[in-house]
Amino acid sequence: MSDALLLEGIEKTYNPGRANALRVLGGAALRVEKGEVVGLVAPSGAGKSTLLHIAGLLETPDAGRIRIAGEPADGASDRVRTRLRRDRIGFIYQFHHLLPEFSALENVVLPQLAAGSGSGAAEARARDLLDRVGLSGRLDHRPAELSGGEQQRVAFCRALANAPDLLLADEPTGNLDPGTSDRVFDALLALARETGLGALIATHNLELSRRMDRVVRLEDGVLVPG
Ligand SMILES: Nc1ncnc2c1ncn2[C@@H]1O[C@H](COP(=O)(O)OP(=O)(O)OP(=O)(O)O)[C@@H](O)[C@H]1O
Repeated sequence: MSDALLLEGIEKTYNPGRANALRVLGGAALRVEKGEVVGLVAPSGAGKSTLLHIAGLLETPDAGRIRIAGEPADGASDRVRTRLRRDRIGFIYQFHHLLPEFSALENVVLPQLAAGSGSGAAEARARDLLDRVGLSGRLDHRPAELSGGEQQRVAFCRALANAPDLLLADEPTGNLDPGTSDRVFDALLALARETGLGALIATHNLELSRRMDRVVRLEDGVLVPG
């Protein structure tokens, strides 16, 4: 069975060869199995966003191997990387970038239509996901009519809309109270168990990281057990 994510020997230096060269990753390695939820802990500036962007094929490392759901992504063409991002990876960023003109339901339906799903199936899946995070009563609200935490939950559902193999998230429960945060995390764990979704979740929340299957720490450019 292939892993959701495999990173080997990932290196990244910003401004190489210049006086202000900064080596952020120096051989980082990580395996996220299917159905596994892994926490990523790092002090500010350690390179957490850089690592998430590299794993999400948004940034290219200087060296190293990347596999997404078993498929090699390092050195792959732009077309292949775009397909992997669209079909295999779900992202949750700190800023949600929901589509402001569309309702919560539409924000979760639209990525599925773009990926070729029929509208009936797409709406059913969106309703199920939004229900899992307690938003059944907000389906018709636009982002501006939702609280910050509600927007974050819509972004969570949108990231999972196309049933990705890998979820990459940066503080996905940052704006949520402990009860709601638990509920969103329960939904994530249930989806991981049900569908084999693998997740890499950056967080400073100790309570949350205790509930992960495993935690890794980014330290001096490499990943060590947390
Ligand atoms: N494009 C860039 N050019 C030069 N340096 C950069 C660039 N992007 C990030 N850096 C530097 O690389 C280091 C790692 O940045 P990164 O954004 O990955 O950190 P982070 O761990 O996500 O931090 P935070 O938790 O504060 O968001 C930082 O010191 C940052 O200043």
